[in-house]
Amino acid sequence: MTKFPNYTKTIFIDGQWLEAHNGNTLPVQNPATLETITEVSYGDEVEAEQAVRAASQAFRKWSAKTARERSQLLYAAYEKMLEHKEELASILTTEQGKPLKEARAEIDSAASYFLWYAEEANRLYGEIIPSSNKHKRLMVIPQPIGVVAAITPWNFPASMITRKLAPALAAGCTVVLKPAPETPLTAYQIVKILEEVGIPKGVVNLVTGDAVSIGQCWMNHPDVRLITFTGSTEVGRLLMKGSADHVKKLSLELGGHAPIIVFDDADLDLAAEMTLASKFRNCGQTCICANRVYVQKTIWDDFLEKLTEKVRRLSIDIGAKETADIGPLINEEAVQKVQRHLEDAVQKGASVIYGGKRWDGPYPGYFFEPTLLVNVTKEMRVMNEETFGPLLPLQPFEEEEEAIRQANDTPYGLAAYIFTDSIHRAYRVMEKLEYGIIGINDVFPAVAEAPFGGVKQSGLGKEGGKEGIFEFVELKYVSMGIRSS
Ligand SMILES: NC(=O)C1=CN([C@@H]2O[C@H](COP(=O)(O)OP(=O)(O)OC[C@H]3O[C@@H](n4cnc5c(N)ncnc54)[C@H](OP(=O)(O)O)[C@@H]3O)[C@@H](O)[C@H]2O)C=CC1
Ligand SMILES: O=C(O)CCCC(=O)O
Repeated sequence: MTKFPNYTKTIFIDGQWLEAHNGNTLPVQNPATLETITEVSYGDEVEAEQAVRAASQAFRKWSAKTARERSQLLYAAYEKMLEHKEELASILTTEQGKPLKEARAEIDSAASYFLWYAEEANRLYGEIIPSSNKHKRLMVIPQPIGVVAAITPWNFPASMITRKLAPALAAGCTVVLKPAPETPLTAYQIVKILEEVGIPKGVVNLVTGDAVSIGQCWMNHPDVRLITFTGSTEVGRLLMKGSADHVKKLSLELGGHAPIIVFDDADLDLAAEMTLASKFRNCGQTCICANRVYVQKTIWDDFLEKLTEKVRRLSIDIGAKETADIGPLINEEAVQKVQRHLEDAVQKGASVIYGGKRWDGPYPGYFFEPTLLVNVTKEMRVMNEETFGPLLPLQPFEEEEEAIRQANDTPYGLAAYIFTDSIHRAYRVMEKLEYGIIGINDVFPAVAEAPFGGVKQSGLGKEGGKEGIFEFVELKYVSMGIRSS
């Protein structure tokens, strides 16, 4: 088990590692063992304000660097992250709980955002518009928006940070970052890497501390021009309302309620394997993970048998064990949420066909058995609210249109998945699903080179892809008069 010294200086402002001004600290817990692994600085609006000041001062010089200069620093961060992959993965698992193999995959994915935006920095092209007036030349120039406030969650403590920082820095923005209190050490390590590769002081600032006072400061600060957030829809709404006075730009990656639809012409082994991966990866704490599965009636029994067999083989364990497939949830509230959704469903007539309780293993942490539910109905909370845990309801359907209607019957619109071997059906259904991301015979759509983001109440904007960098720029339109001769 990785043991850490006390990290009382986890606040990074203007190139200095600091304690909180009032000396406050917050314990960080291992969710598998419940040990306190270290204490981190716990700042508030004082540090939040200092961080914005540093970022504002650094903006002019950073945005004036050439794209190539910024790109080189991002590329160096990519290389350094991979160099330290094992250490980073171990820290991530210790504070977040996910199995080491998943933590390693997350570090690869997190580093890939530095690589992708090191490349995209050099391709942030503007446009020349053919003018309808021969005495004018029209152009559009992308310019960095300014200071960006990034607020990130604990479920992907590395990739949710780099997915925001890399495009922001590539575009020429400076950043103030508040990570989740459950996973500040991964954030600390990423900022350390940026410091080590030579990011100028003030360009990236880290404030670990109280969300409400830091959030208030950043929402009310005129110098913060964009808030980029990943987390619950509830907090996303709060940030939207709070940013209204200054008309800030927002990029929000919020909750989801992803359906998987398995059609009778699907490869059932693949569909069962992918359903398992989608639901139980990160113990069900992924915003794009399956929250409900619709299975065509004719293959219901076969699919259920295959899936149950695979779930039975999952090894629940402390994430640090190489053989672990499923680790703990993040905290007691997360366990309680799973329990509430389960009890509500059972009370309304659902049946548990596998799992159904806290894991009775050798560790005191927040473990819950992977659980399968059938006889579910639309009235149950699990069919409407994001569970963020290892609880999977399955429901049969007869016709394609019925499955599409049920899949779309939600205020969320992040990711949806289809399993079918018919290209006709795949395309037809994909077009009708009201989601920002569609997986066809695939449940791993999140990659640096593609635009990730939801519709409806799942958010605003895109992260990743060539689109992701445009969240961090303003498009300046220039109309230029030209004399004939
Ligand atoms: N889309 C996704 O990837 C995620 C979705 N969720 C969903 O949200 C549920 C609750 O999880 P939770 O961790 O509480 O998610 P939150 O949305 O509360 O937290 C996400 C981040 O926002 C911060 N935050 C919370 N309140 C404010 C505020 N008023 N101003 C500024 N920042 C704020 C948090 O800090 P702090 O914790 O210090 O309050 C954290 O850094 C989950 O069960 C899941 O359904 C959660 C995480 C990620
Ligand atoms: O939960 C998320 O917001 C991102 C998923 C990242 C991944 O699939 O690697």
